[in-house]
Amino acid sequence: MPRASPESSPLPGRLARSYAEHGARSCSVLLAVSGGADSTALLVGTARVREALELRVEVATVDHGLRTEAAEEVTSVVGLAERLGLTCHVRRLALSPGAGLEARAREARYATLEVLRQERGLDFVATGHTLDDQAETLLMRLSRGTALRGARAIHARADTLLRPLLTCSREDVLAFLATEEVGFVVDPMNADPTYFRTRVRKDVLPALNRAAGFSTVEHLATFARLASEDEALLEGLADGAWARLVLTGGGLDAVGLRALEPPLWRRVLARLLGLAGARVDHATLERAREVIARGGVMPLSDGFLLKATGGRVRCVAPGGESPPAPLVLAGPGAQGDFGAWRFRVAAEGLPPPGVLALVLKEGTAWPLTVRSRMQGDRVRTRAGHRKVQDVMVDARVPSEERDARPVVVDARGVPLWLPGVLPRFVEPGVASHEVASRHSLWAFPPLTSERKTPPL
Ligand SMILES: Nc1ncnc2c1ncn2[C@@H]1O[C@H](COP(=O)(O)OP(=O)(O)OP(=O)(O)O)[C@@H](O)[C@H]1O
Repeated sequence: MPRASPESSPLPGRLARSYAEHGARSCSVLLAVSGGADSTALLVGTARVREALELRVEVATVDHGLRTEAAEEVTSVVGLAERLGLTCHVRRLALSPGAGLEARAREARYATLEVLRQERGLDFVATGHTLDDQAETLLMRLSRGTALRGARAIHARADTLLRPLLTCSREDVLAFLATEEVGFVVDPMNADPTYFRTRVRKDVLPALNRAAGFSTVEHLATFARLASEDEALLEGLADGAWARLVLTGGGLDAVGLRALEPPLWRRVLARLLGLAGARVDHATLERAREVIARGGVMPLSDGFLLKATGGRVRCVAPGGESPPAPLVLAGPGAQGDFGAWRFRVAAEGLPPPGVLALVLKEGTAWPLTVRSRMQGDRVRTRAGHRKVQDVMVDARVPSEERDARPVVVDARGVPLWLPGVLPRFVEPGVASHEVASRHSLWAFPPLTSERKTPPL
């Protein structure tokens, strides 16, 4: 096989630069080769540069068990690898035809390659994605309504996955293979117009190039690379905002969230939904923004709920909100959390602003327990003993929040206090000197981000 000099084809030089740029020098790589033009060029090109880069190279080819010609393709990949002096591993899958075949095949292939990489103790898996794949992916995503995140398109490196051909066009690939006089297989699926990608490749990109009067592929790929850099910067800022806004007991500080610029606002909220397992799309984020601005509850897809209540924004999974665990306070000095609330039994001193306090009477039956409401709970009010449930209704506590509201009971289980719900029960009329000089129970409400570091 004739050797390509860097002058006859730019591909080996670009490939070498790409490996080096992504930290793949003096290391080991498993090349994923289907036998198509791109991955064949990856194989031959890498074989050309492996010595210079001190790479240990092995090859893998996967037969998905879907086409009869696949057996022949596997044989040709094994043969080419052998001629280049490389070990080739063959993996056979048994996929069944049917819905989502393309995605299932891709997922199974990547999983198989990753297992093999680990078994062989190799550093990277490398695939043959090109500049053209990048341009097609970007156009497909833009046409379906992507944000900047999706415009990053194909990553040149993602953890142990490398795409070293991403700076080479399909034209470079074909020219290189012609110079090397290496044949390749043509997957009929790549010409099947039922796939959107095929139509973008065969119709849209050529039409765009004709209209522009030049090849747009490189410009589109450059945009994807710049989008990737910009997105990384914004994600870093979103990390900082997230750390500032996340509240003890879960959820985000609503006031802080509303104050963020839209690019951060969207990223932080998308993270909240994503972490809970809810689906995130642009329309959902926009609707959520309105709900958060005025407060309330918004149903999301698949039974998830977005709750913007009590100064806190949360995403709740279907049937997911269980009442917080009870908190037992043994005596003066005891402290702890009940869900998003924090409690402390203070021996003396005034509570900080915004913190509620209950003056504890002599003879209080210790320990106190902070727990969710229970059936039959009654609490003493000025109007006599009333059901906790009714008190919460009168105080307009939303029904979905009632289990998360603390009920403080004494050792006999008698409700003493519903902080924030029944403030008139004890708080008014309690002179500050009385709070300052006697044992009192302080309740830190979960309202603001300051709540994360209460001045205990
Ligand atoms: N049968 C296969 N065996 C080994 N590697 C493969 C196989 N098919 C594809 N690959 C690897 O994946 C790369 C992309 O191939 P292709 O564009 O056909 O995949 P895809 O299904 O579109 O998925 P994706 O582009 O997300 O990887 C190839 O260049 C090659 O490195």
